[in-house]
Amino acid sequence: MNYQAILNIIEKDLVNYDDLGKVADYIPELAFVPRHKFGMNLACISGENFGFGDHQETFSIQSISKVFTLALAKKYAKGIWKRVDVEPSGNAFNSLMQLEQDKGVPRNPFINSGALVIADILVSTFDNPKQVLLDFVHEITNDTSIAYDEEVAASEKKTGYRNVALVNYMKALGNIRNEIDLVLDFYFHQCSLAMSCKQLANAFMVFTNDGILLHNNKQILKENSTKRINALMQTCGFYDEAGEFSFRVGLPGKSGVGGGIVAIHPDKYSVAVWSPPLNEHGNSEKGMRALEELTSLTGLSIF
Ligand SMILES: NC(=O)CC[C@H](N)C(=O)O
Repeated sequence: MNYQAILNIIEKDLVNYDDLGKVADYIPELAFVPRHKFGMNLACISGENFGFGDHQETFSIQSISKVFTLALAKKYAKGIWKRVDVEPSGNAFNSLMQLEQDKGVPRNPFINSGALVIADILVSTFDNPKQVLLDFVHEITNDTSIAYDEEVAASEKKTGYRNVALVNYMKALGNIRNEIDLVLDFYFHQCSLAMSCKQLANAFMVFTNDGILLHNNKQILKENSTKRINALMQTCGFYDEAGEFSFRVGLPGKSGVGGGIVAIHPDKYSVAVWSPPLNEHGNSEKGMRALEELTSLTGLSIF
């Protein structure tokens, strides 16, 4: 398979396509990102790597970080599934209404309420969860240059009213154990992680490769754990658009409001794409198109 040739076609087809999406601005710092940014990187299980455009430029990974924190919680904590469910939400990522219906137990770990519970679990488990998360990301990428973007974290802290509401509501119902400020500080930092498409594609290789790191052959996550996380990415990775993504692209994946999307084909490749304008569901409009084209041109989706 000539992946680079296929990526070149995708770039040519889409680079000048100005979609109708809107760059997220509810986190003020994200509004400064130019809408024309576009990059894509594909990492193969063989160790080869292909890319185009702005694929080596870092951006705010936002909700993509929820996959890393879930992986850490599964590795180090017990009792997660008593506090968060594993069902698709069919609702917006920051829905308050559903949480009330569900009595404070979030539908899944990839919506904000679910990720806040996972953040609470990690705050309970570690003295310095921010450092543990950073060390984990450094280990899976073999790249210690990856860092939090303190300006993005501070920006979201100023305006993250919905997350403040979600965490307070769950605290009232007993599903948050720590001080609210500690949980939010960790959550806003995980979302602020700055990574490039290339770094993300390499990071997600651990989910492609059954929990084994390509660069040193270490089994860092259990195979059973990556199987479950991949299933959740398939059913819950795109909020109320998980069905559409599955239908059009046919891969497990996760999006973020920074305009990034990562998807994996188990045992074959992981791929990351970045284009800031978002559709009405908070997913990158051009990113979804690019991934749809990738699985159509390669014939490699999981279906
Ligand atoms: N979907 C996202 O990427 C949302 C993450 C963002 N930090 C928020 O909580 O609103």
